[in-house]
Amino acid sequence: MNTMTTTTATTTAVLDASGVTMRFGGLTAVRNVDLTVNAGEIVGLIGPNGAGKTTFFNCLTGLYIPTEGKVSYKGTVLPPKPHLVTQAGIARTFQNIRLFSNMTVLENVLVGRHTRTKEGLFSALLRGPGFKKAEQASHARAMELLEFTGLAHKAKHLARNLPYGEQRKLEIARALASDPGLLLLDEPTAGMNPQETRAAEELVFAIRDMGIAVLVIEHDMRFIFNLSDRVACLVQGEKLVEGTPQVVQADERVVAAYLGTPFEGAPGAEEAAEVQAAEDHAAEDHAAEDQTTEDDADAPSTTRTNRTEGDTP
Ligand SMILES: Nc1ncnc2c1ncn2[C@@H]1O[C@H](COP(=O)(O)OP(=O)(O)OP(=O)(O)O)[C@@H](O)[C@H]1O
Repeated sequence: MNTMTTTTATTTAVLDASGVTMRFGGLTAVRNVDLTVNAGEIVGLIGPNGAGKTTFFNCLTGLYIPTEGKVSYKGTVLPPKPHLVTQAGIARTFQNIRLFSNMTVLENVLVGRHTRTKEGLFSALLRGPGFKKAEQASHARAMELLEFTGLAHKAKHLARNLPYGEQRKLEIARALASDPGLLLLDEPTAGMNPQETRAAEELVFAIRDMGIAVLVIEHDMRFIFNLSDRVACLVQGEKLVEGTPQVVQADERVVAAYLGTPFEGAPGAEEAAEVQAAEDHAAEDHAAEDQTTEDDADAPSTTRTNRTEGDTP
């Protein structure tokens, strides 16, 4: 794999998300996020836990219907239906690996090809010449992808028997089987050792070199800053910063967001201040009530007896 190939980023937008907002009841998980991924680019999406990264991915891939905003792929607005999004050319992997564990490695990749096979149910049942040809082509493509991801020698193994790092690679191979123009990776190195992480980095570069743009969510900062042409940082559902890895790394607000240090103008800071003020107010009221109770308790017992007697019907 050639990791030295220079980026051939053009200004052609593969993905264009604009004003994406996702609310769950009273919680705004993603707020008015714009993000573009251009052809030939690797874009990183970072942010502390709960920042809204996966929710944003789910909005891009049709798993969630955004409360507001729209998502376009190569200039066409996507319908919020996962199979139509895949058909259009966006593939993804999941934070929690979702393989068919009792199927073989090869079968898992073949499942990923179904959006690209035109043969219908009858053709499959009759196993006519058209079906056999399509089946052979799918098989050849799946094996090619297993070669590409370094899993060809495990084609007949059950997916559940693969080590963790290889299961993540298999998820990528399956996503590539739909011949995407954009690949979304949700924490591809989670649970990997440093050696596997380096191999994953090489793999992502190779995918980009195949002409597939990549948007990747990751907590491993070294991985993301090494890999990405551009990085966007989400904090409390809002895009805080976007720029080159150098710009984002040097931004004090990003560091503060990760450390949980409050800073002026931080997303959610106003709401947090309101909540804090309400809590302080409630605490003051409580303290005042407690003081009144204490005063009552300190009062002479005769007064209490008299009042109780007087109050009792
Ligand atoms: N289906 C849902 N219903 C209600 N709230 C949700 C739902 N999905 C996510 N959330 C909430 O939205 C917020 C953002 O979650 P999300 O998983 O997108 O964050 P994240 O940045 O991917 O976090 P992590 O890095 O920990 O995976 C969280 O407060 C989460 O609890």
